[in-house]
Amino acid sequence: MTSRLRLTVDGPPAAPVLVLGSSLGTAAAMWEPQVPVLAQRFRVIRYDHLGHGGSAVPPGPYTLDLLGRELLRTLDDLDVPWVHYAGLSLGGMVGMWLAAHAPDRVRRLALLCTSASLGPAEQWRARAATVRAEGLPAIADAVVARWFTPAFAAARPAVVAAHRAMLTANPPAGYAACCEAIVTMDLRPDLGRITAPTLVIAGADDPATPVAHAREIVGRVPRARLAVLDAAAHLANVEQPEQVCRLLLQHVDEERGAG
Ligand SMILES: O=C(O)CC1=CCC(=O)O1
Repeated sequence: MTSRLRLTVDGPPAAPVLVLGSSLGTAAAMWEPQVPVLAQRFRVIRYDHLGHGGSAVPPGPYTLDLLGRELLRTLDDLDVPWVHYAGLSLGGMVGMWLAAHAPDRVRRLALLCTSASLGPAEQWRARAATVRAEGLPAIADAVVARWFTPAFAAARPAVVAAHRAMLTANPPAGYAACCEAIVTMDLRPDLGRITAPTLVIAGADDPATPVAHAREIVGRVPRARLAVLDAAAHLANVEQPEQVCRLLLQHVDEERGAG
């Protein structure tokens, strides 16, 4: 079966695979600050979630199980036996699902600005309903305000505008269906089954998935450690690109050191 996910692939074909999962409302381009560096060492495979970017938009609501199985099927199609995985927010949720349900497929896991359970459910249902009725511009200002700190937004308005455009370019039905996946998501009981060494990165100023959510993941995943980035809101990889690259490379290099 051909994958329903749009893939963006960079780096040497024979290098170890690093999969990057993006946040709700973004697409592969979210990872542009990291790809030039990471693709020197890895076969970097970025995917757009179902309902996002250039991926298929099957009818919603979606579940984390659906999003995770879609990625797993894609890795099967590509004949990739194992990967390193880094995901931010919704991308991190899929990463937790994958590492818990297919532990032999994930060697090193990095979870950025994410949560294992993200309420209140009513808020996500309301967001999905608004987007279905009025489109993504209706929620864009509020969402983008959580993506960047005020200082970054003031200093880099073009970056903020580009990410806002990425958000509003998504199909409303697909975005809403992914909001509904968050409504029903509770990965907390699964976290104890993750065997991959896990780096959890939080933005100190992230109002969407606060540091406490990262601490909860670290408390439940057996081999996890936490890094908190100062001056970073939700899209911490955009706001602190070098630090995120350094942390990801260090995390994977620990495996090489362990032999
Ligand atoms: O869109 C938000 O408010 C923040 C968010 C939650 C999951 C995700 O990927 O982004």
